[in-house]
Amino acid sequence: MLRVLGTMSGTSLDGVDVAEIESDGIRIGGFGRNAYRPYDDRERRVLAAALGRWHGPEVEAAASVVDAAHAEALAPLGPADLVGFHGQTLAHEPRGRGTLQVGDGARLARDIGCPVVWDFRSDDVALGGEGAPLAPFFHFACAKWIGAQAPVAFLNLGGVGNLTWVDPARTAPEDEGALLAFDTGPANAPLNDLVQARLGQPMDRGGALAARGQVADGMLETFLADPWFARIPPKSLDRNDFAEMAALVEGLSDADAAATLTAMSAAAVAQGMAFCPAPPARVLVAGGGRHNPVLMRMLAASLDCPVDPVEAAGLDGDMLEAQAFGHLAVRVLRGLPTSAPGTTGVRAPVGGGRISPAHAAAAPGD
Ligand SMILES: Nc1ncnc2c1ncn2[C@@H]1O[C@H](COP(=O)(O)OP(=O)(O)OP(=O)(O)O)[C@@H](O)[C@H]1O
Ligand SMILES: CC(=O)N[C@H]1[C@@H]2OC[C@@H](O2)[C@@H](O)[C@@H]1O[C@H](C)C(=O)O
Repeated sequence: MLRVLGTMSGTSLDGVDVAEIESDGIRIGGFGRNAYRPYDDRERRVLAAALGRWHGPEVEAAASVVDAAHAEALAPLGPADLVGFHGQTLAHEPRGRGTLQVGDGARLARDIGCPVVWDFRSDDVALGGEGAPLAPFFHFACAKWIGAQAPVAFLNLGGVGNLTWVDPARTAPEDEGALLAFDTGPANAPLNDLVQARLGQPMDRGGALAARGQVADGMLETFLADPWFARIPPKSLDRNDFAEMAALVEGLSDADAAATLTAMSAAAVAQGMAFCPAPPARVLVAGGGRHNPVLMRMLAASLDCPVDPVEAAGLDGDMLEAQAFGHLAVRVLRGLPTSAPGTTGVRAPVGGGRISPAHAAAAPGD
């Protein structure tokens, strides 16, 4: 077992999560301390200005912010045997220009004095995969860790939503039929954008605004008519792929618009559940969206099984993604795959990720 620090800087651009995990890449040995290092307003603006870009000064500025914030976030928990550094996704077009997570793992390894695994998604995309989601191989280990006896679904509600269906009866995550994973659709991003634009607030905290509104007639049908929902998984989204949702609710009151966008996120999940090979015994929810009781109520009403925060199974829903990249880092180090046809649509199980040693290798002649 290695003692690993996994990091995640998610699409919401709120900050860097760091989670300590013991893992041999197959089994979880235990969880440890966590840290969170929020981005300040200036940093968030720098990151937001680089979203959707592939190169140029904005991307370089964002990369510097990401590197510095991660070095700061990791310092209190280090040193560790290994760091799994996801970085910040700026652009994601798996069937087009590729996928870009900024942050320089080689530099981070030198700064913090630990080996770093990074750039987890590029190889999967190069082999025809979606490059996301990657947490499913960790969800498989989680299903074993919590002792699940029947299929279980992990739902992450971040800026985007993603669902992993796990059959815990299988031996390994790369086995055929062990996993099915895909992004369900937009989760919190459109709602965040709405309350930011209209009220200057970063989120609909506690679902307070949506709770006062009504879901507008006919809007869910219009939303679900998007070809995305009929597309067979695996499939993945960029944060802004559903930016046109803002226009759909433009004429509504603040509360009705919030209620409608929240209902759309829940409807996207319900729609996605139909792709699961068998109904899961329960849905365990991670990510910030589980703190929104309106969204959780809407989900519970539209799904046919219990919907609980992952805490109900003894996991930490704020840290699951960071833990995932710690676990995946060990898999990369051991040459084990991190994605498979059922998780990203890649042609065959694939590893990926770059490994940077703590100290730069001596140049020839040194
Ligand atoms: N108390 C709360 N009430 C309502 N919504 C909340 C609350 N706390 C968090 N959220 C929502 O969750 C979002 C953050 O979720 P999370 O940290 O899981 O996203 P992320 O990891 O950045 O995204 P992704 O998983 O897509 O990369 C916030 O932007 C907000 O929309
Ligand atoms: C390209 C990218 O960064 N995708 C993220 C994003 O955030 C949620 C969803 O969209 C998921 O596909 C993925 O992250 C999680 C951690 C994953 O790879 O499993």
